[in-house]
Amino acid sequence: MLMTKEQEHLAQIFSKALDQVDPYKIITNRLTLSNEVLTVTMDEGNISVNLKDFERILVIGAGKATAKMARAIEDILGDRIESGIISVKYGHTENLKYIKTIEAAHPVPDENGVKAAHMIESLACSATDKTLVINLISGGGSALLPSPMNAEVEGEKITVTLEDKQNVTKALLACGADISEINCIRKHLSNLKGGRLLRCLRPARSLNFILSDVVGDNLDTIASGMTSFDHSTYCDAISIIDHYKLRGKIPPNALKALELGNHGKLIETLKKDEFNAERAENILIGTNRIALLGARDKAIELGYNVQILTSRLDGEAANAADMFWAIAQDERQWELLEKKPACIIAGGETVVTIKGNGKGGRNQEMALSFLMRLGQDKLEGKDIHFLAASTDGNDGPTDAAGGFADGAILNKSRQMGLSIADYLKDNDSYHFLDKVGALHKTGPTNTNVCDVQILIVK
Ligand SMILES: O=C(O)C(=O)CO
Repeated sequence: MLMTKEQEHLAQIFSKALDQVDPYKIITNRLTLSNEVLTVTMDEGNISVNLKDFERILVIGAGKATAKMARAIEDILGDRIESGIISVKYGHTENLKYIKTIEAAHPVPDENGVKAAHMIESLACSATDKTLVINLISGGGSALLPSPMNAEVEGEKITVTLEDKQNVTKALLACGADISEINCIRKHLSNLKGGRLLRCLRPARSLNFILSDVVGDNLDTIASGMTSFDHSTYCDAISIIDHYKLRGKIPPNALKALELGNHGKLIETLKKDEFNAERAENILIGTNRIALLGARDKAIELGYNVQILTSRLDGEAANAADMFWAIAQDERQWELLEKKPACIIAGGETVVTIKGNGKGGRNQEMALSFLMRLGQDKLEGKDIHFLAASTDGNDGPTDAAGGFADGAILNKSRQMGLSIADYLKDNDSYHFLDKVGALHKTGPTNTNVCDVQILIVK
């Protein structure tokens, strides 16, 4: 697509946001090896581990950004790594030498994910107190490491199958539950989530590098908190099932497991009093806020007056578009946030309650909803330019990171006779934006810290 100067700027600002949360760069900047002492530089005080204290180094992980993390670890530790396995989304790969990559499905798990989970679980269980385990965790990990629970209660086998987990995932994604609620259920139906991975690898020492793709950065929610203690309980899981009226929608085996857990017949997820902070270090290496700071720097360099609104934008994507439109008008009329040219930046993760049968993602839906607002503007958005995009490069089930909206795009869509309202009604933002050349495609970025929105008012 031939881009306008402002679209170029938006793309460059977004690209700087991605660069700031490039997991390879973050890990190679913060992790150093000198005289066999591995040091993680942290604001709260460095962590040092003497590799001579360990007989084995294992690397395990899951998530969309995990391959880049793994490449950084390989570049630092090289053949000191005895064995490693990571599970990543199809296509989110890097060239790795010591760590095996398994590609699996996201957001609904598949057989490959189960295979990865089995291999990771058995590697984790082989760890001793002379093992250093490096865990690489990023968003997507919940679906990429499905380890459906199996347990025995009073002689009866409780087996949750992959198909059960797939159906639970679909029901949860469709019911409007937020990520902490979805993950509360996933943690309580898994052998690895909710800190259970940490139980498997005890008494090993672990360094757990975590990239956050959840608003608020709660460790027990990111990738279902495989290495952190869990605040939620079986009782919470049952309340969520009831709140969203899911009893008839989730498979009987899954419901039975949650009920048994609620009656104290299954072992709970890892709780705070079980978490040994001296043996397990959870290190948050990247967040949406860090990406926004990168975006801010680039926008300043390009000559804009910049305001970061929030890194916690959530709710319906269309409502967020309305908010950006309100801000754009205030900015145009009164320079309410910044002097013009202004660049207003936000981040977080919105949702779309799907009503149609079209194709799209939350960012494309937001861009198209914003375009709809520009269509009602007397100035037809000549001075206003918007980009909403997902940092992992896949907005919804599409090959685009997100979409642009501005006066030029509006004009083109009018010339082509496209009805924004009709496409929105069908949740078909992808096809609309594709027709007018307004999709933003980055390919898989191998990072993942939610979404970024950038609004320029000239
Ligand atoms: O994307 C996932 O895996 C989550 O559960 C949120 O990090």
